[in-house]
Amino acid sequence: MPDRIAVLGTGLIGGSIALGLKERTDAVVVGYDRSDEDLALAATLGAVDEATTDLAEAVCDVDIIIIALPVGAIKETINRLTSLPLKAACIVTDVGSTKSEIVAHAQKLKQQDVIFIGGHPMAGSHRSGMKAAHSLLFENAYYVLTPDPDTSLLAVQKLSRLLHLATKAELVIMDPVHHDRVVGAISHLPHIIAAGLVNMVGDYNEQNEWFHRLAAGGFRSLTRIGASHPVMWRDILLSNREELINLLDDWVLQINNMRDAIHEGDGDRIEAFFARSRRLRAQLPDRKKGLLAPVYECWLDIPDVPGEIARVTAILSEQSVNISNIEVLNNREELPGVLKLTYKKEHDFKRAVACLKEAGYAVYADRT
Ligand SMILES: NC(=O)C1=CN([C@@H]2O[C@H](COP(=O)(O)OP(=O)(O)OC[C@H]3O[C@@H](n4cnc5c(N)ncnc54)[C@H](O)[C@@H]3O)[C@@H](O)[C@H]2O)C=CC1
Ligand SMILES: O=C(O)C(=O)Cc1ccc(O)cc1
Repeated sequence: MPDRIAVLGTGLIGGSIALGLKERTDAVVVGYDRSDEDLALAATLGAVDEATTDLAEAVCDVDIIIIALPVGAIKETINRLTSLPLKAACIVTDVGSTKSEIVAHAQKLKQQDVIFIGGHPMAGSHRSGMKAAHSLLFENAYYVLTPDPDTSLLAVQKLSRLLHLATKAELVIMDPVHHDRVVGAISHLPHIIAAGLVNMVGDYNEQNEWFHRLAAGGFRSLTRIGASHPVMWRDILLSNREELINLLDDWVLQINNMRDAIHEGDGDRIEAFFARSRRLRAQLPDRKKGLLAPVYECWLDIPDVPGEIARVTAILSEQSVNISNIEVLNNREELPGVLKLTYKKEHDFKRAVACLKEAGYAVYADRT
């Protein structure tokens, strides 16, 4: 008998999990959301078999409940679930970006015969809603589960297997406090920094619009996540309050250290700061293949004359280089160059860079 699964919140994350469940498992998926628009799109895209804006109807007689709402709404929904009749041994999980507060809050579900296992898929986007959902959003990403020490191993196994099938993510088990410290540093703090920088430059730009006009690759790539959903991030920051206060204190020390070095004209300290950062960044583990797979990219300046793109592709095909994508950039705001070439394989990328340089092109190369 296939599992009946309620996905509460058919936005980016709930929608992506629901799409994966329908593509890769035989589960019957019931979608719940307050937005009729997201529900309708989820049904049209085949992410859900049934759709409702009624929570009681959504969770009636289901084997698994996946709560994919903003963190504040996850807590409210847990409260509401305590007064609804749920199927015995139903597994309830969430996808919230913080874990300690949610896991503590979910203890109240233990009064019923249900099993709560906190969860957090470690991939996503600054975009929101079902329109941005994708069944491979989490492929090869980590997906953290934070079961209590007394949670049934069978339930953890059942949920892990299902989520692995649905998302193609790698499931890992972690203590919620440890999760919040790590994720606070590598996700929550960077979102604050990105948004703060965008707001600061926005203030300057109000006086002088050259600030936005000149904003190029570095500013744009560093601040992409500054475009994330305000309600979602309000909830995350308030939920991971203690860790974030410590992390922000450490961040202020880092920034003050650089401020002092610049003030004192201490070139050695500045150089050491960037040398360490360059070394550490190179040591970040490779992201594996997936929707967010690493790709090899290069950009080249090409004159705006007919036949130039054909010339580039001819050079590459002579060298048997496989290009996975070719894109003409309309402006230079992303990176310096007008033709962007993408390769899946490192050897194609290396050969392309070498032969295009040999052919006299200015080639800018990096790996994403
Ligand atoms: N966006 C991301 O990259 C990631 C987000 N998360 C977590 O996933 C959760 C969901 O985030 P997204 O899917 O990105 O958000 P989203 O905004 O794309 O989707 C949330 C959905 O919940 C619905 N909703 C909001 N409040 C509701 C309420 N009170 N009752 C009923 N429906 C309600 C909205 O209509 C929307 O369809 C959040 O807790 C977030 O922290 C986890 C990993 C990555
Ligand atoms: O867009 C990005 O790069 C993200 O960082 C997405 C993201 C947002 C919140 C999470 O809890 C996990 C991942």
